[in-house]
Amino acid sequence: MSSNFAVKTEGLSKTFLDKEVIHSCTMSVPEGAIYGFLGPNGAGKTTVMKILLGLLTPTAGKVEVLGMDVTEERNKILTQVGSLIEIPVFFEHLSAEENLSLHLAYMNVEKADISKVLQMVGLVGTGSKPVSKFSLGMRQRLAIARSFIHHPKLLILDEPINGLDPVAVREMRNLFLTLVHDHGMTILLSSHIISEIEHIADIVGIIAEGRVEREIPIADIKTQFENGLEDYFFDIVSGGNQFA
Ligand SMILES: Nc1ncnc2c1ncn2[C@@H]1O[C@H](COP(=O)(O)OP(=O)(O)OP(=O)(O)O)[C@@H](O)[C@H]1O
Repeated sequence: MSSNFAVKTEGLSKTFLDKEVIHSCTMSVPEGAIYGFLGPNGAGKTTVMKILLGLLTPTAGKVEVLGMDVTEERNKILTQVGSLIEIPVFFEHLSAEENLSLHLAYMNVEKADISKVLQMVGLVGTGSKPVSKFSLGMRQRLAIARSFIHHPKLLILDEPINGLDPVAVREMRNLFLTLVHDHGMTILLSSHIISEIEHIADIVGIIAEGRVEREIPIADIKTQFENGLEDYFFDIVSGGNQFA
């Protein structure tokens, strides 16, 4: 498989017990892009992301992350990837800064500007306040900080704007754009929120019932479909084919 893709899967399937929940999924995330992974509840977004991170083993298929096979080079991949999957877990009695410090030590990264990263996610001034006293939005900001503080090449973010108010959503959107355009990262992010994907993604992958139904550049949707991604998405997930 080509290494011009930060993520490439071919024929990826996953079965839990006897039930196949991911069916021969083929997806390609180009390096330097923001890839919006859009799908209804239970479509399989988190499962695919966990497989990319080596947290679940694929039942079948080929999975490459940053040009490396996920089953063979998991540890090497993890040094170059940042992630936010499901509900983030922190050391509750420690501050934001202390949590980030521990993460850096765990990742074996000596040089990182914690103050700068806290400023980038809007957590300046939290000082020694323990994470247990953080609001939901503050926890999400800290989780985003932790995902990129070690300068990964690829960010895998599962519903990263969950729990954020509209101001924070806009701030994080701008942050993601900065990470891609100024820091050379690639971002794969999932969402159910169509407008959010439409705002930020370069390319969208639509997953429904465990199948990646379509991958298409956002620019193509905008020129071809009058009402944009929302109509396109509903057509695909309802099994229609009028836009094919
Ligand atoms: N550990 C597991 N054991 C059994 N089934 C599972 C497991 N994890 C996920 N599933 C099933 O796999 C399917 C896909 O779930 P997944 O969490 O990947 O979807 P999702 O698109 O991330 O959904 P949501 O947007 O609601 O988070 C669901 O039917 C879910 O019940």
